[in-house]
Amino acid sequence: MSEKPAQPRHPESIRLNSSQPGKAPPRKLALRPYARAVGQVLKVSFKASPGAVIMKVAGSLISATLPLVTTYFAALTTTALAAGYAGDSDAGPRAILYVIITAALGLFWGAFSSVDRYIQQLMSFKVGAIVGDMMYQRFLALEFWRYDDKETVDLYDRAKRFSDSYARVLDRIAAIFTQFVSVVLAIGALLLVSWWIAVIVLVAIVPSVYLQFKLSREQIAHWNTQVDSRRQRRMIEQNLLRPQHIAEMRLYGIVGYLMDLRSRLRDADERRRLDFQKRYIPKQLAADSLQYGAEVVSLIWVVGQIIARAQPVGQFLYVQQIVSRALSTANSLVSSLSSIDEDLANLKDYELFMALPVPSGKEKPLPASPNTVELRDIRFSYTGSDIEVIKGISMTIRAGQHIAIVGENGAGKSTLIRILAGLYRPDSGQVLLDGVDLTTIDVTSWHRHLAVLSQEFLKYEFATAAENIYLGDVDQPRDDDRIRRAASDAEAMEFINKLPNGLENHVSNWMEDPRGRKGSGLSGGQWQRLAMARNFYRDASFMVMDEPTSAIDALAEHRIFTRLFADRSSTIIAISHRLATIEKADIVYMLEDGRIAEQGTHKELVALRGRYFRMFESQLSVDETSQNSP
Ligand SMILES: Nc1ncnc2c1ncn2[C@@H]1O[C@H](COP(=O)(O)OP(=O)(O)OP(=O)(O)O)[C@@H](O)[C@H]1O
Repeated sequence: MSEKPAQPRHPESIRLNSSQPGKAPPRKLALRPYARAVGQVLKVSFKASPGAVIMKVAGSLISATLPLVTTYFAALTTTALAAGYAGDSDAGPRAILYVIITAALGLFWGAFSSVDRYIQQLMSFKVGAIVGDMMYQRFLALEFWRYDDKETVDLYDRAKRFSDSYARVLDRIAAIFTQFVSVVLAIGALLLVSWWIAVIVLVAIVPSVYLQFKLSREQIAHWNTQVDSRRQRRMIEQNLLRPQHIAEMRLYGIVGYLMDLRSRLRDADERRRLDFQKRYIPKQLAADSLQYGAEVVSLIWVVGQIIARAQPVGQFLYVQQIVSRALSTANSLVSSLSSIDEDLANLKDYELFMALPVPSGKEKPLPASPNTVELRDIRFSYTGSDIEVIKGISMTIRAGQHIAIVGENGAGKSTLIRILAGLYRPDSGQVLLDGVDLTTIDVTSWHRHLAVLSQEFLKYEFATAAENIYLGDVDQPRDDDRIRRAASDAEAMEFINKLPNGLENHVSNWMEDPRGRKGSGLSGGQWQRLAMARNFYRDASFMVMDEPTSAIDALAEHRIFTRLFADRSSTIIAISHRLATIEKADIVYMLEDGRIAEQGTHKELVALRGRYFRMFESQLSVDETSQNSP
């Protein structure tokens, strides 16, 4: 098992995940995978919106060609004007015709651009939504152990980066296509004038392309070494921005400390990025000079040609425009290529992530709620750890039985519940539902009979009080009578009635309903009652409650559990540290270090005067302690 770092005593002792150059080799995309990645992006986009992709290609071609055509007509206009100036009487109408053609082209481009902008936005939205949704679905369907697995989470981070920027990647691909066609057309147009001018321009472009690629590769390598440090920063930011955390952070006076930690992580990351850029400045200047040199040589050549009357006057404008267009578009092409280089490298991670196996859903569903649930010699250790946290536990739970699981922190109680719920698979041993191994059953059909209220219950802050309860059983239409009943059973109705809008009240200060009614924040115990109401609303035959009353006052807890345990229609498995809950159970299992240390009724275990007795001695009544004293 990877050891956790020791608890920091001194500010400096928190380990910053600093950059580790050379930790991960730079991931390179050679030409073929690059093209394949582009093809992949286009395929998904075409599936999402074929019309929009066609429009995008047409738009790219038009925007690559139109400036050249316009330049051509501008050059013809200049030549015609020079001829008119020299006395050619036909040149004037020709120049006017060229001007009108140029204006018409501009008008066409304006109209096309308006429609194109709308279509592009539509397509960005559609493909972005599809790719984002697929990513969410895959993440939420993964086998449960993967959420503990660092490699899966690292892969997810990188894949998410790609999916978040998908729409942008698509725009960049379209821009690259336009820029590429523009450069090719510009070089082609120069070839028509002079082949060696075309070659000079082409040669001047190459160093700049090379430098940009090198820079982007270094930045990708840097990005890959920074995954942990960025995650650390994100976690700090999440702590800093949650209102629930602010009270503790202020009281402990650690806001400034955490801000400083965050700044150090951010600055280390950014500083290295900027360093790369700085190192490239002299090389980039040299590459730029080469480009300017090529432009000057071309212009001197064409001036010489015009003076020698070997070329028409308009040719100066033509060559000047085309050369500068070829160079500037090539530069844009290079920066577009390098900016999607990293995104496309992440596509690989996206594909790997999307290929992670998820449960097939082909297992057979449970025909009905089981009469017995048997845990048979379960052993389990968490992913990446060789410490066994469950060491051969067996127990049988019969429908209608009320069970309590107790034990010290870390004894394995919550882990056992997760195994029973089919979230984790045991390393050995079986969970048997009416004798059938849970691994052969569609686990979602088991979940329909389970209501699990976990220690880390969810607070649906976006929703109203009623919705928080309804989320316990969304497969059925919302039933407000059931919601009220569940809220009453959890003793939540009293505080809900005091909210300005009762059940329809939002339960976060940050929310407001469409009629402008503001939400109200809840206390810890009120949130827990709401979560318990959600658990009751589910109306499942197996009710699992992992320390469900830690924030609820003792009297309310006593009333809730007396009611709950009086009802034999559902099976109850309660994990608790409170005797008031435990003593009502038919059988108590005392866990210690992943094993069942003792089992029996509360009375039997007290009489045993063993571990259970010692653990709860301070909570036992005087009668119980004295009756059993030797
Ligand atoms: N996601 C996890 N990854 C690795 N180890 C874990 C994970 N969750 C729990 N453990 C380890 O498994 C052991 C049992 O934890 P578990 O949460 O089941 O204990 P528990 O009896 O429910 O404790 P508590 O009373 O504090 O809730 C502990 O040693 C804990 O460190």
